[in-house]
Amino acid sequence: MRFSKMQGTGNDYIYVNCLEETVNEPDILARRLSDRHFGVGADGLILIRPSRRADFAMEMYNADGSRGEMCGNGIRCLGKYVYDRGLTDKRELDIQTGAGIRHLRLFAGEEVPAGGEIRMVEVNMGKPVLEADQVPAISEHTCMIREPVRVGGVEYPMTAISMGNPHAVIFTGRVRGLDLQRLGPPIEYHGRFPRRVNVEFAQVEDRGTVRVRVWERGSGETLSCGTGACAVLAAGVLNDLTDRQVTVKLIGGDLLAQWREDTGEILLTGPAVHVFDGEV
Ligand SMILES: N[C@H](CCC[C@H](N)C(=O)O)C(=O)O
Repeated sequence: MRFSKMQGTGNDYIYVNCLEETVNEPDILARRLSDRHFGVGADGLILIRPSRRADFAMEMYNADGSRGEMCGNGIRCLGKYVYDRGLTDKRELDIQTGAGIRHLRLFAGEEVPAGGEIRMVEVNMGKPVLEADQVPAISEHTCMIREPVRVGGVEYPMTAISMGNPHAVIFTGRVRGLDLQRLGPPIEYHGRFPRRVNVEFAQVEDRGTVRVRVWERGSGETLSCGTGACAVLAAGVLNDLTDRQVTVKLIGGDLLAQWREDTGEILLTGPAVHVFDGEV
């Protein structure tokens, strides 16, 4: 089976083109190939499938084999993949995901000769969902905005937001030095989140810049999370800590997120990089 390794700000995935390959048990394959010692090594597996309702469909699995409804870094690389390999000549694409259809705009950038590779992609990530029961999160309030949640005897004020997948955003003074291996799992598996949760620790540097570290549902700490960056933006605005356009500084690189007033949708822009092709 042929695969491609791609990454967006260090959030790396194995891509299989299911228009040409057959994958029978994707959850088992995701676990095996994501292993960074016994497999290829990645934050998960992304299958590219045909779609009747869109140009292509993205089926995403975390490193533990669980499904992710949406993947912001992953979908940018999928857009690059299908364009660079001639599966489409369109630079604006609709992609069917587990969270609905998402619209991409592909850029080569001035520095790349015309017809060159795609380097940057803008994704319309849709509208953030704030109703707690749709995240889903269990809360006595309609929305979980900076609500203290007890974890290991300590209360963490969390803002729960869905970008199609569940996120808990915790604003903190300093993200560097946080022990995510210790803090991540008890929040990911906390009873307040029936479908588990992705956890973002966010340090507001100014109203246009947030430094973020992420513990991802199903993958552990990753170098970046696209849906997480959008959840941090929405939480920053809701808590009046940021403006509606922010640079999200993650370990793996920077993402630009903008929450549009007119449509209520969040636009996410960032790099998409091909690393290598291989066979298993
Ligand atoms: N771990 C996430 C899926 C991947 C999201 C992230 N890698 C992104 O770029 O949005 C989940 O289980 O919902």
